[in-house]
Amino acid sequence: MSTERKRNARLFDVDRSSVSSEGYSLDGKLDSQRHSDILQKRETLPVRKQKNEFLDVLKKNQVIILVGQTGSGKTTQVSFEVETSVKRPKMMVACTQPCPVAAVSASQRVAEEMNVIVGEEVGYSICFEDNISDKTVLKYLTDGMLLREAMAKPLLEMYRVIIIDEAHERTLATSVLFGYLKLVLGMRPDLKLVVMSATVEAKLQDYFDGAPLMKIYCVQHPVDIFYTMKPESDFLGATIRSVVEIHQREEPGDILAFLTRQEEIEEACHRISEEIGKLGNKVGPVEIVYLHSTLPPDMQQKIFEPAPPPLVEDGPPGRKIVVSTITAETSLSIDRIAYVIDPGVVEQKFYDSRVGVEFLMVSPVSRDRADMRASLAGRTVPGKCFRLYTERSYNQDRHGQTDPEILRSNLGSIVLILKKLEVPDLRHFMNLPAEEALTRALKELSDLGALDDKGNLTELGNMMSKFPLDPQMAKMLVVSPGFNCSNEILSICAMLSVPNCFREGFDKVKARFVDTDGDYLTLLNVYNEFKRNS
Ligand SMILES: Nc1ncnc2c1ncn2[C@@H]1O[C@H](COP(=O)(O)OP(=O)(O)OP(=O)(O)O)[C@@H](O)[C@H]1O
Repeated sequence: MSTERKRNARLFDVDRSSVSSEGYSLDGKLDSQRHSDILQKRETLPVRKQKNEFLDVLKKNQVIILVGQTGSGKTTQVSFEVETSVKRPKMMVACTQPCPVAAVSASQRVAEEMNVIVGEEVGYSICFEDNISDKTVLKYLTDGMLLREAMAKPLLEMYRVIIIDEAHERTLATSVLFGYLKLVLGMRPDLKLVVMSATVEAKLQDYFDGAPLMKIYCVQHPVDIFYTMKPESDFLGATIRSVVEIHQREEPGDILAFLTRQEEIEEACHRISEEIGKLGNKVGPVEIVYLHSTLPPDMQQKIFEPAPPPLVEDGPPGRKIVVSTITAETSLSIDRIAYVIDPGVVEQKFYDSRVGVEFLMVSPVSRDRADMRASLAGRTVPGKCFRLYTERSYNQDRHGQTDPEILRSNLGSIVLILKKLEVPDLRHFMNLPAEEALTRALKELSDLGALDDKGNLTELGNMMSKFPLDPQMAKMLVVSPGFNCSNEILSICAMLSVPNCFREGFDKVKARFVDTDGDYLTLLNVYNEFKRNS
């Protein structure tokens, strides 16, 4: 076993025991009772009822668009069914996720359902961590990782089926993949593509030449929506107060509160715990968990655990309180949420084309997003959604749709990737914004020396395309004197590629990539990978 595999095996041992040692035998597999509970629950998922219809449509078509509410079982069931039905020896099924936490969680769940160990038949691949083996037939990976794989193997010949999940999130990598996969499908008639979304994607149907769209029928429980009387300026404080009030006053049921970024979530959890602590035995016990897109695997499973039982028989009921970034909107579905708190804001990337700078900004959520958040309160039980903004703000100030990330990004890095993928006609790429933005990006890359006079990638551009960074930063990294050997430089590279890296600071990010023995194991893997590809 390679050092990397050992490290991951250790990760998962820790992961499982930290959840509960109950339900697992010594070989890491599930005991039969727990396994049968999991299988029983799985049979109740809406997707299961339409399994045969889905497989039939897939058999007859190269592309299929599957639409189903969050939690209907798309991620965990469809990939599994596809894997068992579309057989081609030595080829895998890939299922993309918009963030690492979703890829790891899905692989964990499906491995549990199949009663196998993560990293064997079912594995995952996220930035700086591969947990797969020769046995892997089903791989969950971030959409960014699939793009990187395409750069090394343009026809993606290791896959027989590719599933693009959470298409409605319109991440940058997913938008680029749509355009790219359309080309690959033309060259590989044996490849099948399943696009999964929580909302109807008529545009996608057109884009994939009228591919069939199949809907999964789900029961949605009623959700009562409440607004504040006047706008809340301190949304963090208002969220904390709302959680505490719900816990004191409302009927049993778990709470999901949205906030914008990791440190805000950590602060909120801390303050909620303090406030509820002050109430003593007058209220039931709480389990407060937080969730963001890069949460380490050993903390992820907590969000799926049931609420704690009352402290004494007939005492006030316990509650689980999840405080999350947009990750809980659709990437992970949590059961038994009865109360959603929506402060009406989201942190998003924006690009200022006049100064050529990308930045993160907290901005009002779109109506689509607000409705998605509210619907989560009624997924498994009837619920309530508390919007910390006024009804007027919902009706008048908020746009209907969330803009795709590709319209809010510096096109330079996308063009670099598309050039590396040898995409012939950039102007006909799906969702690419105005011609002017594309021309500006091409000029920037040529000024940086990444493109030659004919618009082809130079050697420098080729190196730059390997880093998921703004082109200026990629160039800075590639031309930096210590680039080819120093661990420190690799740490910086890791830091630049990890979401939240600037806010977390260098040491904290570096620590994430250091093994318990103090080695830069993962970074060295990145370095080796880089050397292999260059
Ligand atoms: N790691 C996990 N542990 C426990 N339960 C899980 C896990 N992952 C998923 N589930 C449960 O499995 C069910 C189906 O989830 P799944 O992610 O397949 O739905 P989905 O339709 O893909 O939703 P989404 O669009 O949110 O991904 C849900 O009830 C969810 O809570």
